[in-house]
Amino acid sequence: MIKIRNLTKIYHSNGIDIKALDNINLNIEKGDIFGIIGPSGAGKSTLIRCINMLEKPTYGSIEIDGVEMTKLSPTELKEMRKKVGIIFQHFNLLSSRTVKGNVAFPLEIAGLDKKTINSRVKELLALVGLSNKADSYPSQLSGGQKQRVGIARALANNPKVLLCDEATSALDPETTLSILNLLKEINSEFGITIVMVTHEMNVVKQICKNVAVMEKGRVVEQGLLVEIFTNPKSKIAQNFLRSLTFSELPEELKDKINNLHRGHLEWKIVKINFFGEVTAEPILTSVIKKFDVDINVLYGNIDYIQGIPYGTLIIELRGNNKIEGVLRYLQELGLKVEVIGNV
Ligand SMILES: Nc1ncnc2c1ncn2[C@@H]1O[C@H](COP(=O)(O)OP(=O)(O)OP(=O)(O)O)[C@@H](O)[C@H]1O
Repeated sequence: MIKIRNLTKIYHSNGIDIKALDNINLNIEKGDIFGIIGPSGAGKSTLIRCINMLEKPTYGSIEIDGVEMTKLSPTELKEMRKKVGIIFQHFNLLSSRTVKGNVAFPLEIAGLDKKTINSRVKELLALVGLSNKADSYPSQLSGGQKQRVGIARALANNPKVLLCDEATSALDPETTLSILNLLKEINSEFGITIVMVTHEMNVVKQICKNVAVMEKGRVVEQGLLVEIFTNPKSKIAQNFLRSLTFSELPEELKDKINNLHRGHLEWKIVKINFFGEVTAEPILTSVIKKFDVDINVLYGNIDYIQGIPYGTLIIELRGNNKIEGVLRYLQELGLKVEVIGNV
């Protein structure tokens, strides 16, 4: 659906060249919800804005549905942009127009007649749940409602692709969830390919199937979200995941463990990450029985990525000469095991 090849964008600012995108290559499949993540300044917004040519690439190609975007004439680009809707973090609504006026805007530009516009606007407002706000002005709406108007406006010309640039970053968690649910609905009902830039791991976790991780203008890792979540290879993906999975023992817990009397036993603090239908409890029971070791659970949590459970468990493991065997056994069961302390 979207093929990006050798995409490079250099900004010239005050006599300095800034390479915002450095040789990006990506394939985004039709019907995907594709996330672009990375720290501030990584080039995410530049990339998404190059996809619909809001930013002109310095080199490289962007093909959408077989059409090479970089070679289009202004008239062809205007036509092609109807196929690529975009929503923004700060909504970018026209404050002097009502909700229905905002949604009608791209249809007016497309030259549709009044009757067609009215019925399409009605349909779109019903889709985003704002039929009762048609005559309100943006200033009278909440953030979530404003983004719903943004979505309705972006969908007006029946696009095949919807680009979302930090679309939920200005919203509270509950409103974010409702917007993500709306985007999922749009994706599954109309088969629209969604590309979303975000720095919020929680957003990615809830909605994206595939992701690209960016750093300093480059894509450092890409693939299925579940694979990147379970086995992040790049430092940046690992750092991102720290915001979701527990990785360091809190100082309070370290102190507590330090103060425990532990005789002459060998002991370690072990972090276990599991993914899928593996439950921690029977595993721990079987470790205790099989190896005759003591286990003290220090921390545990389970969360879900698109309905698949994943979790982190931090245990204190005690047992003379048996710990290496336990770690091997856990790894053989497919768990990701990491010794994080000998406090
Ligand atoms: N119009 C511009 N002129 C000059 N430099 C720019 C311009 N837009 C972006 N940049 C630079 O390009 C780099 C990438 O910026 P970009 O906004 O794409 O990053 P980002 O990953 O979206 O960051 P954030 O998450 O903070 O929005 C940064 O170094 C930024 O300063």
